[in-house]
Amino acid sequence: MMNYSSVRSDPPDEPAIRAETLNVVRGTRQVLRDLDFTVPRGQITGLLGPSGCGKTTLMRAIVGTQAKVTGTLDVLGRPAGHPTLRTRIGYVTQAPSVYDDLTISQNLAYFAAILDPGHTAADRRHENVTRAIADVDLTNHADALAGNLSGGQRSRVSLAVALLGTPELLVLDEPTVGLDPVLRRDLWALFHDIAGSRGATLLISSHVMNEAERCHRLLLMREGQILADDTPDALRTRTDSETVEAAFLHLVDEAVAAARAKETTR
Ligand SMILES: Nc1ncnc2c1ncn2[C@@H]1O[C@H](COP(=O)(O)OP(=O)(O)OP(=O)(O)O)[C@@H](O)[C@H]1O
Repeated sequence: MMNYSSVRSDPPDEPAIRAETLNVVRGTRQVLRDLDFTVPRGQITGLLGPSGCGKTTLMRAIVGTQAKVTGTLDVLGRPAGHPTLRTRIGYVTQAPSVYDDLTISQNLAYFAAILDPGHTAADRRHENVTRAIADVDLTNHADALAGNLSGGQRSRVSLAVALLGTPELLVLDEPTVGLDPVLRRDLWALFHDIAGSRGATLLISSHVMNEAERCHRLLLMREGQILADDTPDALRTRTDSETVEAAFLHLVDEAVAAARAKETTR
């Protein structure tokens, strides 16, 4: 049973996300184990770790779509999954969620109508759709069928859908996977613009360690646990490493050695 802290107001100095003793079971497996961390507002936090370590599961818990979550998980001052969070969070899953038989504009218009229904909102919807398409640099393709787009373009349409409601928190699951270096660079520039100019909080997962260098803060995960919660600079300094990847490997070795030492003293 989720231990919801009581619904409260949402002071700006509160972290965007606060987890205490967070546990998640999927099937019969404990996938996340006793996580304690916070995600600050207005910054980009990278969620990094090897495939299968639990990044998607944690994101699903944060956006409120994951079952069997216990402990405390507050998001924008509300318990994760609270109905008032629906329009305040944008979530982009690994599989682009677009309709192939609709154009980019039609896809966006469809999702805008769900978010902001009614005839009186038509002008506002049109404005939001135009802005979101421009944000992801697809204005010149607005009338192209989604089924005819490249993988990178489809990912950007998904991102545009998440940007429709100008969310305070964007949760992006491996948004740059499979993209070429130029597109990846452009998307990271967009993420920094969203955080910098709108004050939005971004939680972005990746298993590509060099993307860590582009984040303000990092949550490094391994086997369902948080190995480190720090800035890239502090992580490199603390582990005397040149890159975040080297820092991560250092922390993994430390964790393995600590686990072995615990075993031998039993
Ligand atoms: N429906 C499920 N039932 C049982 N176990 C699951 C289920 N979905 C995922 N898992 C397990 O939970 C663990 C974490 O999966 P998750 O998808 O969160 O990892 P991830 O870090 O996002 O991986 P990737 O980078 O490959 O997407 C994995 O070991 C996976 O096998």
